[in-house]
Amino acid sequence: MIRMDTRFLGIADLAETPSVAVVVDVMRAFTVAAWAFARGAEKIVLAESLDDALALKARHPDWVALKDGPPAPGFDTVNSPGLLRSIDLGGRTVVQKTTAGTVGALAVKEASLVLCAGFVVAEATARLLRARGSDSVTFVVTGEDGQADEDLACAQYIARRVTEPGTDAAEFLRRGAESRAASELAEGVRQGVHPDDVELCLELDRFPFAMVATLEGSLMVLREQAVPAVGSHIRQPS
Ligand SMILES: O=C(O)[C@H](CS(=O)(=O)O)OP(=O)(O)O
Ligand SMILES: [Mg+2]
Repeated sequence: MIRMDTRFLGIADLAETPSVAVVVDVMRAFTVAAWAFARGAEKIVLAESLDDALALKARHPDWVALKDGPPAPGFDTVNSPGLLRSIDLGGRTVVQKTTAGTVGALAVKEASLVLCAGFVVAEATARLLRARGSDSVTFVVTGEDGQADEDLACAQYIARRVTEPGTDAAEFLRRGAESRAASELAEGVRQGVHPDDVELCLELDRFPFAMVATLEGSLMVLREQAVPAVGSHIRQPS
């Protein structure tokens, strides 16, 4: 049986750089990132701040800048999978800045492996961890100071799938559906929202790839990574 030591930490609890980190943001940063790749994006630059995102956009006018919250001058779109899924991003570079997800990834940028994940890439993420034989993994629960239950549920599900591939997702998805984030998105508390966002964030294994973030020069860059799907239930692209 595979053994893997796991820690589940909020961003502020990261006392030291982990070797392997899985940064989880179900609602909505890494669901959005996965959709950006599905819509053809070549890479996603995770911006340190809104000002940095705008400066990158000014230097590269062809890049697509997005932020969470309401639309804002200088940004092309918002952090919504429902809105992003109808945008053609073929070959484009996306710059993403959000409150939780991108901050969490940047907090572990020195780790030797950084995966960014949500339910939409859960199995591919678990399979990549399994293939690498990672014996110690830190899951960064990005929302609500590490308490966001949609992120914690997804992190726990991925961890379980690594060591127990038959683990059923239903209970973990239920927690996501009943999370505070899901309510806030459904009730219009959060801005820059499409009515399908919650449903899209809870689509298990919608995509067959994992997402790996690495430092490229001074930038933290997220790229999709294909994961062999032998004998899996991962949905293949149609
Ligand atoms: O866009 C989101 O849903 C959130 C915004 S906030 O945390 O509710 O302000 O950002 P994310 O970083 O994707 O969790
Ligand atoms: Mg979130």
